[in-house]
Amino acid sequence: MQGGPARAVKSAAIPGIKHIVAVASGKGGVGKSTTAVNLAVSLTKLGRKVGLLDADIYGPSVPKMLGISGKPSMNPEGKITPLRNHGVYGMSIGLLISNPENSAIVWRGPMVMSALQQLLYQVDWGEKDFLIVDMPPGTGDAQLTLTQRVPLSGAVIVSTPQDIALMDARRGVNMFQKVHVPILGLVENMSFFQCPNCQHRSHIFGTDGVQEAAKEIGVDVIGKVPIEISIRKCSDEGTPVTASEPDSSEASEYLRIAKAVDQKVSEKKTAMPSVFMD
Ligand SMILES: Nc1ncnc2c1ncn2[C@@H]1O[C@H](COP(=O)(O)OP(=O)(O)OP(=O)(O)O)[C@@H](O)[C@H]1O
Repeated sequence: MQGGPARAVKSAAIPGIKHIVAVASGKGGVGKSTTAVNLAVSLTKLGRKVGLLDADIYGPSVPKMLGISGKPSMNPEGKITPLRNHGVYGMSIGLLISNPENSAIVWRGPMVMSALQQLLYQVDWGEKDFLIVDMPPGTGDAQLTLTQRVPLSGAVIVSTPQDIALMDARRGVNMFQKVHVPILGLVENMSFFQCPNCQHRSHIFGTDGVQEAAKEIGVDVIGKVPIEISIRKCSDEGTPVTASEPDSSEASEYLRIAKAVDQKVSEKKTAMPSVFMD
């Protein structure tokens, strides 16, 4: 137990969902949503049933990246039906509000939490092996509350190799450790650029920074994703690279990440906690 007096925060399980996995980053723009979407699609390739919740209230990008749009319908019980594409059932705050870029940014903590509670418990997720949660970037109050309120099986931290990003990534790791959520691993995004002509690898943001930090913090690096035009282009078009170019080296790296996540959540030590202490 860390950080002062103990306070038990109950987090209710979501019926039908075996594992909830957060994809988080210490700061914005490092490729968290890209990782979340491609991880979700890759898990379906392993035969898992997967939902994807866009909890990035400040910049919901899952609808665009997963290629889902339109107002979701309600089932007879009054629950929201997620939208399916590329084998993944997705839901986002971006699908429920008319102008997400302009409205969500001014929301206060309690409003954010109530919107997220709705996305978690008022959506008809059905039977799923995984619910991947694309977290809001950073380690502020909204993020901390989310880690306490959602019964997470574990978290994946996304970082670029830049020092500054690493410092932020450490903060992200600390936040989950504080509430006893296991870190399933670190994904080094934009790890290197491979020249399409000569295949030379340039480590634009430096080398081995993430590896060293991961060792220091005691978490595994479960994937190194290159900076690659196809990753950005496919995301922009709503056809994640794992769905549109499944035989590419990028897709196989995401599959490696998915396998690590799948394996780690089934290990006993990462069993879903029902009570967190802070
Ligand atoms: N490995 C990569 N190669 C090329 N482009 C990438 C890669 N990863 C992410 N991008 C691009 O970088 C931009 C930011 O990525 P993304 O939206 O996933 O980041 P984020 O951390 O979720 O950002 P935010 O903080 O806004 O939620 C997007 O245009 C995305 O397509």
